[in-house]
Amino acid sequence: MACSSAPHLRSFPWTSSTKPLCPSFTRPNCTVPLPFNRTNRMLDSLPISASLSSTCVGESDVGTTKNTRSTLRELCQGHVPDHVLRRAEEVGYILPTHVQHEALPVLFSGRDCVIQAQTGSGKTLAYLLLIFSVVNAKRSSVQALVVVPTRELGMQVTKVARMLAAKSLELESEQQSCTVMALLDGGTLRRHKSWLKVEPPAIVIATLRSLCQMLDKQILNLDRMRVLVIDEVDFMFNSSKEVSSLKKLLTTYSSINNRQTIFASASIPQHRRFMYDCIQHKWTQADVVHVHVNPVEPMPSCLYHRFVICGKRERYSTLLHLLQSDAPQSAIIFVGEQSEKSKKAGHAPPTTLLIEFLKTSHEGCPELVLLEEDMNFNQRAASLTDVKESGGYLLVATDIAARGVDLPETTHIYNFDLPKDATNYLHRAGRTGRKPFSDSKCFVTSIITAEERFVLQRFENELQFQCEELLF
Ligand SMILES: Nc1ncnc2c1ncn2[C@@H]1O[C@H](COP(=O)(O)OP(=O)(O)OP(=O)(O)O)[C@@H](O)[C@H]1O
Repeated sequence: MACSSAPHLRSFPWTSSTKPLCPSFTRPNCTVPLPFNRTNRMLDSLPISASLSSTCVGESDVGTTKNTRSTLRELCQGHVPDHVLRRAEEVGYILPTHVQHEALPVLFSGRDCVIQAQTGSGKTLAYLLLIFSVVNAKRSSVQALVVVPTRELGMQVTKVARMLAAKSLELESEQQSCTVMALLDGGTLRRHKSWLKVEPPAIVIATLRSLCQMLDKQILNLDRMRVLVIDEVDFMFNSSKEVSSLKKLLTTYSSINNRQTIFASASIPQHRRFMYDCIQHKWTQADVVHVHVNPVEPMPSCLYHRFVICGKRERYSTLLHLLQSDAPQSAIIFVGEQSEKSKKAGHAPPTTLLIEFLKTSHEGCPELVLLEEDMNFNQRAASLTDVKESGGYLLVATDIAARGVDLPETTHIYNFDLPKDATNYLHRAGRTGRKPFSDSKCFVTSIITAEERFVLQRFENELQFQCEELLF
């Protein structure tokens, strides 16, 4: 079969190789080649059983299990140690969210799993409960590894893991709690090296760069690893800096035969193709399960999407007007990254300009906080602490805050600049509506020029939501 479809295949985030996946790319346990001249979308629309030996749960169950759900304890009983379940209850995790209800039985069955569910739906707790069901606190070896794209997300996952591992108020004397290490960019890895050598922690939460440093120097050993989680998997495969290390981690540093592999994200573009690649490249076992919750509604239903059209020069005053009329207690304003050209010309970053503007023009403004890539790790950590400790905030951020960051008090998102694609829109919007059992409305408002209307329309089509125009 001719490889004329190679340009299509190159665009898959999952296969960074420019080498086309040629006719030898056949179904597992099957010699019939896949139709290579199909478009990516057509491959996505294949019935999953036709292209994979994996299975998919969740899609047909949408909305049917919400009211008849067992408690988190009932779901986890016999798998997760009692002291962990007590801790979960102490911090308020009583009922499972929809994705936890769908994913936990699959996870406990030991099968590899791709978890795809809306932002803020509780994927983190789902995979952490699996981890606690598997690790043995008495064993001194790394038994579970969670890989995350950013330090901020790593700190958040570590916090939840440590909260579950902490001594339960009721069972204090009996339990042995397991150790959780955060191996994140920007940390002082010297201390971690001696920790890893003397007494390896049971659970490691790592960014890829720091992890690979330890693996390359053979300070960290994954021979006893039983669970590997890759969070925000589509982002990780899409990052040209990370993808080769990620593939090495999945196939060279560890093997699917010794571990259970979990991938999680709210967005997995061309998910059927991804599942296919998982099997072909041996990132997962062939019977990997796709838990896909709410596929027809990729964003939480409590989000209310709006847009305002204005000229480029009126964007500041439009934002000010919106802030004054909405009066949000806690909001995130997303600003595009500064172009290299603008940096070279010595211009101030757009985030700084906006903060300066709001400081001088917005009376009664909640605490103004900045979060962007160019800040050092300590400044970034300080910003997030400020936000969490304040009674209300306006966080001005670049897309560094768009993935995984959990600030449940956020009720309003403003796209001062439009995100670059629909996936980014979904993750920015998903920084609000993060209280799983609340129906309160949250608002996502994009400030656009008339020419940008069609871009937003494209996002609406792709993500199946409706955006209402605000007229001032
Ligand atoms: N069972 C539960 N009961 C109550 N709250 C929960 C439960 N599970 C998770 N949460 C809360 O829901 C919020 C979102 O959870 P989490 O960060 O895991 O979402 P996520 O699905 O990973 O989102 P994203 O895709 O944006 O990273 C958190 O504040 C978490 O504490």
